[in-house]
Amino acid sequence: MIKTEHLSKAFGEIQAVDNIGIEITDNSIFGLAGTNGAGKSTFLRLLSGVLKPDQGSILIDEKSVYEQEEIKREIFFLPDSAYFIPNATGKSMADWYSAYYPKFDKKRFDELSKRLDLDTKRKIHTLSKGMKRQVSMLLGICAGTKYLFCDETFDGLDPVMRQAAKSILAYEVTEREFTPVIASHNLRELEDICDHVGLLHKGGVLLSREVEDMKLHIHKIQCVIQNPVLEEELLRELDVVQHEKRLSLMTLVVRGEKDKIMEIVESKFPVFAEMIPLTLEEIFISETEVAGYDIKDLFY
Ligand SMILES: Nc1ncnc2c1ncn2[C@@H]1O[C@H](COP(=O)(O)OP(=O)(O)OP(=O)(O)O)[C@@H](O)[C@H]1O
Repeated sequence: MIKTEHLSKAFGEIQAVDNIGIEITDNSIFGLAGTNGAGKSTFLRLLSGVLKPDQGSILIDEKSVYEQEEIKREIFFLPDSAYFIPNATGKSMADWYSAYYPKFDKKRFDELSKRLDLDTKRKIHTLSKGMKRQVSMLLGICAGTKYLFCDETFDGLDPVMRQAAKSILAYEVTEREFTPVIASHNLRELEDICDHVGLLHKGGVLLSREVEDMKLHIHKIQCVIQNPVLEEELLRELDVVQHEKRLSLMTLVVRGEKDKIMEIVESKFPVFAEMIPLTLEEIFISETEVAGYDIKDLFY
């Protein structure tokens, strides 16, 4: 488990990480969202033991991480721009990392590289940006560490690769002790993969929630109600976060329990009504409104 308390780091006048207290439970996929400059990279570098905190503590499996080799061998950090030895191939990088990470699984590296159609004998500097990201992601996954910290790792991948990467990560989480933390400035990159999402803003945590838990309490409905009086009633009776109407089709984002919401909708005799899945972005819009922020100002 990762636990930080009052974690702070400044660069001169800039407070990059400001009093972060967060818990990341084992075998969950933790998404770290935030705009450019929110402090995501600094936070991950602190977690990896690359930077020393000015204040506060970081405990990983109850051990302090800064300058502690034993726990660092359980951490693989994928920075925004990955480091490769000059002239290295995927295979030679796998050999290189095996020397430091005793649980590095070369067989799995070969297997996953084949699956993603990556030639591990090719010089990495000749690969495209997205392919380089794939190689570094596979190196990180196959290192066999308990923790993998990814800084914008998914952002350069095409949609097919992103899905493949997500399914590989999800598989690893179910198969072994593995806790990835994925930072992204784009909530859509974290969609469908994270169990828990923390939102960073100006170095602090604006909110941190279980995705499933949030989904239980907020829903999206599309419906057509022909009677304008009943439509007005519906908007009054529901706890509406957002609503829009196109021709006769109303789309509502509503707080509350699913069954109760549908009961109210049905009482207005809709011609058509159905629940549709909410995006992470829509959930966060409603959650941050409660905290007095407008996420649209943060992400657009
Ligand atoms: N080495 C450094 N020296 C000075 N300032 C820094 C340094 N590293 C980060 N900062 C500053 O700290 C703040 C947080 O930066 P950080 O890179 O952690 O944000 P981020 O959320 O990862 O942003 P991005 O999404 O753009 O990568 C920024 O204002 C940045 O300019």
